[in-house]
Amino acid sequence: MKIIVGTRGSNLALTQTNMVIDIIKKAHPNVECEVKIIKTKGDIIKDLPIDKIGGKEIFTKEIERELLDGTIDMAVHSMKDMPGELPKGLKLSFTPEREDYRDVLVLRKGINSIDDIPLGGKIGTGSKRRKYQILKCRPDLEIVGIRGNIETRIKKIEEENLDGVILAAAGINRLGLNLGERVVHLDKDIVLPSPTQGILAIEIRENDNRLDNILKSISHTKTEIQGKVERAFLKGVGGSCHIPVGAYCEVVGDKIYLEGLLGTMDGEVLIRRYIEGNLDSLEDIGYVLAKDMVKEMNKA
Ligand SMILES: NCc1[nH]cc(CCC(=O)O)c1CC(=O)O
Repeated sequence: MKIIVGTRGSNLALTQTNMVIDIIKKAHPNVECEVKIIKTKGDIIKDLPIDKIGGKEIFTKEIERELLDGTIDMAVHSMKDMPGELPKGLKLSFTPEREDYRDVLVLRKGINSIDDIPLGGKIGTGSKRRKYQILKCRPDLEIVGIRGNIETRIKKIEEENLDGVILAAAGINRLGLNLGERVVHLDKDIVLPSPTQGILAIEIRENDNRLDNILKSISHTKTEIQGKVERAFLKGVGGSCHIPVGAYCEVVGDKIYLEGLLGTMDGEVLIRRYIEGNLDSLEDIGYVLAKDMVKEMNKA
């Protein structure tokens, strides 16, 4: 059997795709995989903030078109870049273990912690979720909008004379970047991550049972649960790139604990709420917390 795997062309996207192919091949040595790089709108328009180009679909639409057309069989994405709703005819299949879910500060050489950043220091991020949360902890900082792939954003520390940038730990770890002391992990109590940060999404055609069965062997149960709950939260808030949205789900035995973050476009309101549930109500938990928080925001 041969699987044609679609992916964006960034270093991170290719690394993630090859990781998934390696896991598949270990479990199914007879399966042959071919990688097809697909450019998305988000890759082509490089100089605009994401929320000026469109929603999350700017990184997925062209790839999903090829899945539906049958020119590829499977796509590997970062789950956090996926819109809440998938096009008709496609679904997410099983997923391997989550990487570190946290955000990190990559700091300029010589700065070793968030408290070390000079008063009024400059931090780069294009994410409202990251911006308003870091400002809660250090209101004096100046947040500079930046875009580009991970390597580009790290280079901007020198190029744009920043004190640091905020990135996902998962991207840095998967790329194997060795930034040593320059990386400070941000506890989720300070910066709640994006829903499903660090989780991979493997998208296939809804009726492709054969591929679904192959992917079952790479499944990581706790990650599947976290992905379902956090994506339900994203769907519940109508997740866009225009407002700050965060979520993290912890699984302990048959209990799940979900924290959510939601704010207004201008960051004036930023609320963080919590819900507990059981394994038999995964999507409900995410949805209920999201709807309660949206209601509360509309009253504020
Ligand atoms: N928005 C881009 C993006 N999409 C996925 C990751 C990292 C990997 C992941 O979170 O799974 C990143 C980089 C970042 O946010 O720093």
